[in-house]
Amino acid sequence: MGLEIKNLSAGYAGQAVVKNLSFSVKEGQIVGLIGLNGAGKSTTLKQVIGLKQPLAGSLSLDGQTLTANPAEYKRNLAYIPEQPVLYDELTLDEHLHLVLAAHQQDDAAHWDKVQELLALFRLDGKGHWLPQHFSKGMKQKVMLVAAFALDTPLLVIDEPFLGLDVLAQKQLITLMKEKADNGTAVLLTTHLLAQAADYVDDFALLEDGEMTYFGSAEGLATSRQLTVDHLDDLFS
Ligand SMILES: Nc1ncnc2c1ncn2[C@@H]1O[C@H](COP(=O)(O)OP(=O)(O)OP(=O)(O)O)[C@@H](O)[C@H]1O
Repeated sequence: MGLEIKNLSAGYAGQAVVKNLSFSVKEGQIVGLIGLNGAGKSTTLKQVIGLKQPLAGSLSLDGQTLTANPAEYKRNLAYIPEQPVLYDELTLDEHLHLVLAAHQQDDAAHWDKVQELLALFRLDGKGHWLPQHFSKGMKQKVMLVAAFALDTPLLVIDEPFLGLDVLAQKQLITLMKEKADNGTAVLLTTHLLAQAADYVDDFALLEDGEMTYFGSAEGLATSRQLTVDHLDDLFS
């Protein structure tokens, strides 16, 4: 079923900056939410992850609405924020155990996957480290390990590539595709449009808080007389 957004309006102090937004991210689908700075991407993601209640409209995830069942709705999604969020006093392992517990996922059943992801991002052997020992990119990788270790119907990623080295960027794209292949709905924001064309199924384009396009990379490029290779010129 995945994520369904219907007639969503969202904003601040009662003023809508995202207006009448409707689209869905189905099981196994990767959708890239794109737009210029201030277009409303982060505001939309804040609604999707249940940080704020909508001004109007509704969100549902596998049939659960945010309004009717906020706890269940939030447990069903994994979220990778743009800025890593770690607790100063928790070691890497403690953080990962906490994330699994918060999502009510069986710790023992997921720990092998955690180890595999730690090794992939070259964080193995660092389970006892505190956040102060990690570089910015390493902190971002901790967020990736935590989110990809979870089994949730929805994965939400805000600006996934910031601070990641080229190797980690490639690994992240592979992981996103694997998640989608296993039936997870994936919603991400990115400014790297030509790169995203290689792995998203659809783009949702926001302009001044309104969705002006939803569909394939090819369709988006054609609508602006561009080729997919030149999608980064979309806003030129
Ligand atoms: N906390 C806030 N209070 C008031 N207005 C806000 C707040 N956060 C964002 N806005 C406004 O909402 C609009 C949409 O901002 P948003 O952060 O959603 O854009 P964005 O597409 O994520 O941009 P970026 O690419 O820069 O991250 C902008 O006009 C912004 O000024």
